[in-house]
Amino acid sequence: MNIYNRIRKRNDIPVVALGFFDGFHLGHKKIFEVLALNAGQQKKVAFTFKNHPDRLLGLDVKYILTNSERLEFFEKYGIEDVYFIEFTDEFMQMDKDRFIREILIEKLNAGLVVVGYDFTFGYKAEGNSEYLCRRLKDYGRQCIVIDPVTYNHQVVSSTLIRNLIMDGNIQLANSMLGYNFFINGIVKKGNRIGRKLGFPTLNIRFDKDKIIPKRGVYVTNTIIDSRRYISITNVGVNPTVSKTNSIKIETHVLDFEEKVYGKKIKLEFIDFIRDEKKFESLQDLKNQIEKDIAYVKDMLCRATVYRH
Ligand SMILES: Cc1cc2nc3c(=O)[nH]c(=O)nc-3n(C[C@H](O)[C@H](O)[C@H](O)COP(=O)(O)O)c2cc1C
Ligand SMILES: Nc1ncnc2c1ncn2[C@@H]1O[C@H](COP(=O)(O)OP(=O)(O)OP(=O)(O)O)[C@@H](O)[C@H]1O
Repeated sequence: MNIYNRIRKRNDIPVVALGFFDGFHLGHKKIFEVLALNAGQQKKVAFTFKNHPDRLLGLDVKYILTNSERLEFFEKYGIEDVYFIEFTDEFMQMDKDRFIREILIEKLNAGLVVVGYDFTFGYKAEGNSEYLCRRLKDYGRQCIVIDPVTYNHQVVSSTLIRNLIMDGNIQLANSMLGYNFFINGIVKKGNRIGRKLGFPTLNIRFDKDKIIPKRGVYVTNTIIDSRRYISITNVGVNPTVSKTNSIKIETHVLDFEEKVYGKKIKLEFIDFIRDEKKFESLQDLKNQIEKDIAYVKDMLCRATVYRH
């Protein structure tokens, strides 16, 4: 897959998907399926931004996917060329008709454009999908608008999924994503208290742009060296043993003893178990973690029984 930071004039007639695509959720997936179905021999292209337009408005948005993860998804969905463009003030002020004429027609030479029902573009988001299609047809180009994709009667969106993750509603977020929400990170050294408690943990250094589930304990999968392990993860400030308020993510991998400092691991969130609490003593914390682990094992046993 080619990644372009600048938009040069193309000589071919590609099919183009437009959007930011944070999360590559079920709605986004539909767009890429339709794009592939209608591509024929033409190149499959995505036009997206490196930075979310909301950031330029001063909002500190955290993302379901980091930029490199988002690029991996484009590749996975068969995109051959990605325009990964800086959203600047100049871009923000581009009039909707100029966007269509200069970017989509003159530069990208799009034969077909696929967007979702709520796609907006151009200065003050004055252009919508209906307008885009009408104008593209005037230029003799094709355009497809995807109807809203829903899950349990709710329209799937990146904003909704971010809110679900921040509320700890991991199961619903995962259903709308179509995969398990994950956090990639590097294992760093912790304070070694976990080991003393009898529950060694891998402390994860993660990307500051990544959205983090609310403080609490979660059932997770940990992928280390391409192998998947069951684990139990705490997202929080460890109030029982620490006074800082910086959020840490640490995971206790069941039946795992190896030293993996410095390794890249992936944590997949499966379900929320409970809120993080300040305990009176380390013994109380230890007792609670024992219960948390028993809960996870019990859940796994039941899952195994159902599978047979
Ligand atoms: C499954 C699990 C649940 C946890 N729950 C809490 C909690 O409710 N409150 C808390 O203060 N710390 C909690 N912790 C964090 C522990 O305080 C932390 O793992 C311990 O202090 C070790 O930290 P260290 O690896 O930096 O040494 C939990 C950790 C795990 C693995
Ligand atoms: N549920 C959906 N069904 C169909 N198309 C969708 C759906 N959600 C998003 N799209 C389309 O996917 C493209 C990328 O949209 P975008 O990245 O803004 O995602 P989003 O989920 O709409 O995000 P946000 O919550 O920030 O509005 C757009 O063309 C948009 O219309």
